[in-house]
Amino acid sequence: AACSSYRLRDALHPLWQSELSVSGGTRQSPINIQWRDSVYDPHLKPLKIHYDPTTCLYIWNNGYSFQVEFDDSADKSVIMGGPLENHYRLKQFHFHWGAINEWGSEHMVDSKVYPAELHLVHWNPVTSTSFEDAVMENNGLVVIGVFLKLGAHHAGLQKLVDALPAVRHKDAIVEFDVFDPSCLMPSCPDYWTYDGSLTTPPLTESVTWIIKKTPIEVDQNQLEEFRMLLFTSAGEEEKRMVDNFRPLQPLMNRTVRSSFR
Ligand SMILES: N/C(=N\S(N)(=O)=O)N1CCCC1
Ligand SMILES: [Zn+2]
Repeated sequence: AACSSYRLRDALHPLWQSELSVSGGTRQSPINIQWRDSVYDPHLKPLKIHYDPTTCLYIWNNGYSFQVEFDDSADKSVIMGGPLENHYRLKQFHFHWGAINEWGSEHMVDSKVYPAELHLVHWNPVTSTSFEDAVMENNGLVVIGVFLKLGAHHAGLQKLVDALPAVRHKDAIVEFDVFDPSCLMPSCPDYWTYDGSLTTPPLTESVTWIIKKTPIEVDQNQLEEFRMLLFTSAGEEEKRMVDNFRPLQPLMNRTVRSSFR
């Protein structure tokens, strides 16, 4: 009963009215990663990331977040290794953030929340013929989560931040020709991995999550630029794009594995 009422409260959250469509989900995301409950798996390999900066296409405001889309018509920007059986193609990356620095990330570590979280979304071209198919496939997707914490200026992120005024309104789009998302990865190889779901509709349980242990640092001005984006289209009453994160979901019968002792 607690869980269903929890989900009902969760389902009424403005961004996820359609939550009730995921009836009886058993592997929903995001979750709170309890470090002491995670299990070191010596069979987990290092994650291998090969992104081709020329596959970057454009940046746009989709009404939930700002998103950078990639050309996924070939195996040019791919990840492999880690918990993965084969390679996955990068489709897009986006962020989730709060109105203030005290919250914003979707996942938490021992209930610690970060001001923002980066998601790099990849799909399995071996078991699916398109991203849209992979969204509905068990383990069709891999999302790498990277926490953002307040600290030093992030030079690589700044190129993205400079483009944000051009995509302030919902459905705005601007060409973004060369960008290597590897610059947004922490140098530490450590990660947790667990089986979960998309955190926005369709909330499908098709995601192998890889959450990097170490956050990247961004400065206050960069976070404030995120918060100047709008959920609303041009001409509508302005609603600032903030708090675009989903509430925590129950772990249920899942174990989080770690790549490190
Ligand atoms: N929610 C999502 N990604 S996320 N937040 O779970 O990484 N997506 C919705 C459609 C495709 C990606
Ligand atoms: Zn996301």
